[in-house]
Formats: sequence, C-alpha cells, structure tokens
Amino acid sequence: MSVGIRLQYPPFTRLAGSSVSGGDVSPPVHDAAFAISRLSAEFTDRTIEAHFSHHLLPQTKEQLRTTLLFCAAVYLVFAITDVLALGLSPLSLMLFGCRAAVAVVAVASCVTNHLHPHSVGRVYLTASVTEIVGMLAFAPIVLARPAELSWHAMSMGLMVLVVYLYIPNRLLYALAIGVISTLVFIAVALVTGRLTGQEQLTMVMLLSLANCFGFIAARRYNIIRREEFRVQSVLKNLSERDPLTGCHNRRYLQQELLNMELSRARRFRLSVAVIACDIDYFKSVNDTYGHAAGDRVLVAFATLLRGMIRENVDNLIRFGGEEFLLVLPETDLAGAVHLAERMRAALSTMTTETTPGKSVGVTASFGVTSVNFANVAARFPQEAVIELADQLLYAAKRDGRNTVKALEFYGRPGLHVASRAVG
Ligand SMILES: Nc1nc2c(ncn2[C@@H]2O[C@H](COP(=O)(O)OP(=O)(O)OP(=O)(O)O)[C@@H](O)[C@H]2O)c(=O)[nH]1
Repeated sequence: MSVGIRLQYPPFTRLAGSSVSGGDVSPPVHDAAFAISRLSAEFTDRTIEAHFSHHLLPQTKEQLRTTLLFCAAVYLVFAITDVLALGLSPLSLMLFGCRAAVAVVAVASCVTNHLHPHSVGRVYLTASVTEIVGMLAFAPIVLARPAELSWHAMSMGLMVLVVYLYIPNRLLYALAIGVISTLVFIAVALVTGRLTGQEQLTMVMLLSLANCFGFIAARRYNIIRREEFRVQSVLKNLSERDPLTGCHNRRYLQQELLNMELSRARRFRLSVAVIACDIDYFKSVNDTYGHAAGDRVLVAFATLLRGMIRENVDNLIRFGGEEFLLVLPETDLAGAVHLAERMRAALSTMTTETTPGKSVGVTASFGVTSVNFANVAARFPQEAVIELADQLLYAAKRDGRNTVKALEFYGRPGLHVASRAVG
C-alpha cells in the first residue's frame, strides 16, 4: 500500500503545514517522488513542485517585493552618475526615463502580485519581466557612456548575480536572462571598440564567472530548500498517518481535520457526517489466522472504504485498532447512512487471502451521525460528534453486529431525536 502525504492549500494553498477541506490528497512519499532535477533544481514531479511553490508563496512574494523595490531605488539613485558623466542634458534626461521605466515595472510587478495573492506563475512572470526590462534599460546607458565600459562591465556582473541570487525566480528563467543579457552586453561592448584585446578577454572571463558562480550558488540554494521541504513532508506524513493502512491517524483527526471540517461547515451552514466502523469479532481473526493475516484484513478493509469515498473530499481515519472513522463534508444523515450501508454490504461479500489458498471474510458494524449547521447554532465540543458516532457503533455491536445505526446530531445531549436504525 502506498503511503501518502497530505499537502493541500486554500483555494490552492494547502501544503505540508496547512490544510483546508480536500480529503485524502496524497502524493506518494517515497524518495523517487521527491527527485530533484540537477539542471532546473526543481522537483521532477510537477505536483510536488506545485505544492512546494505554493508552500513558499508568501515568503517568495515578500522577498520579491523587497528585492524589486530595492533594485528600483538603486537604479534611480544611479541616475546621479548619468548627470555627472553627461551633465543635465537631453541625453541624461532620456537615460533617466529608462531608469524610471524599470522602477515603474518593478512597482507594477509588486501591485500585480498583491492583487493575485495565490498565483505562483505571476510571481515568476513579474520577476522575469522586471529583470528583462532592467537589462534592456542598461543598454542605452552603456551606449551613452562608452568611456566607462569597465565600470559598466562590473555593474553587469552585479546585475547578473542579482538575477540569479536575489530576485526569486525559476532557475532556468534566471539562467536564460543572465546568459542572454551577458551575451548582448559583450556584443555591445565589442561594438563600441573602447577596450583593448586584453581588456575584452578579462571582461568576457569575469562575466562568464559571474554567470557560473551565480548559477551554481542559486542551484545549490534551490536544492537545499527542496531537501528541507522533502524532510518536512516526510516527517509530517509520519506524524499524521498510520503506517499499516496509510490512513490518517487519530492525532491528525483531533489536531487538524475535525476542527477544520466543523468550522468550515459552521461558517457555510452545511452538514458534516461522521461514520465510525469497526470489524466484527476481529480478535478471532487474529487468534485463528495470526496477527499478519489480521493486518492483511485491516489493509483490505481500509482499501475498500477508501475506494468508496469521494477522492479529495472525504477523509478516512484509522481511529485505533480495527476501528475506522470517515469524515464526510457536505453530507446529510441520509447520504451517510446510504454510504455506510453500501460499505457494510460490500464488506460482507468480500474475502481476504490470509495465507496462499486460504481466505477469510469479515463483517463490520457502523455508527453514523451527521450535524447540519443550518439547524445547529449552539457551540458544542467537537469531540461530541465522534462520541455519538462511537456510541452508535457500539449500539450496532450490541444489536448483533453487521449493522448500521444512525442518529442526527443536534448539538446538545438529549436532543438526538432523529434516531434511525438500518440493517
Ligand atoms: N492484526 C492486528 N490486530 C490488531 C491491530 N490493532 C488491534 N488489533 C487487534 O484487534 C482486536 C480487537 O479485539 P476486540 O476489541 O475484542 O474486538 P473484536 O474481537 O473485533 O470484537 P467486536 O469489536 O466486539 O466485534 C484485538 O485482538 C487487537 O489485538 C493491528 O494493527 N493488527
């Protein structure tokens, strides 16, 4: 059975660390899934890369804003050097226009990202556009002040490092922008014909080194960030999942899921259903066929349940031992009872191979409850819903097992009036 990690985001920001309703979204957690491309320094699995990017989005946007505004300010401040070189002339005014264009694009990028808080693509697009405009605006400065070519080469080297290391962008975009602008700069420098052959060689070598060091350092940084994310995801997975069945565990239910689903249902005045189910006479399976066979039955039961719930919506939790719990958002009592009855019937016809050639069939009992927040205004302890489902499960056990018991939850003890037994 593949074990998964829960990585989710609102509406696209559920990550290793935060979550919103979304059921068992479970990218595999084995190492191959976290493979990192040596060239792009990104996860080769696009889904995991998307989770990673969304996980870091708030920090990335913050970094981008700070860096772009700082670079825009530096670009404008360096207009002083134009005035010192060219005086207050139409040419220096034109260069100021180029510098102002960079500042305007940088500010527009920050505003765009502010208006689209969940878009990773826009962050990279605005970073790239600002970098390209910054590099383009540098060309007229170089052409207008050819006597300072060595200084311009130094500035170019610094700009390349900024592109690789300080402006958050995809590594391959930074590489393309860094290399192409370096080549264009070298071409412009050679066209001006102000440098000796030795100076030209030195300039080409230094700018190549700036690109190499920038790329290597950025690649290293990108890989380290992703390694951190991998470890974080694996640890989170270990702490939230049952290793035998791959289901979420009780800890996850109590610390995250239940509160999240009940709060959401309360906010939007929706129904949430909970089904508690437990394999009947499971001890005798262990006693008769051995613990390993019992494990196989548990895994088969979890697989059956998982196959019958809505992917990315419902949640399956191993509540303990041979007891499982299903949390079903936007589901009323009738819908949950119908599902529980289908599960009960499916299990009663299923067998699991315990040893080669030998199979065992089991049944299960179900306790079903649902709370409709359109009718329930009063606050109640979140565990109360689970407790009711559990009580109903044990009522089903007392009633002979292989049966479903259901009751609407009205939020207060003594008001569970809509009782219904099925099976
Ligand atoms: N193989 C296996 N057995 C487990 C696991 N966790 C709990 N059990 C066993 O599950 C059995 C539960 O037994 P009981 O609580 O008596 O329940 P039951 O026999 O299913 O009886 P009812 O629930 O009343 O129908 C115990 O024998 C536990 O050892 C597990 O991970 N693997």
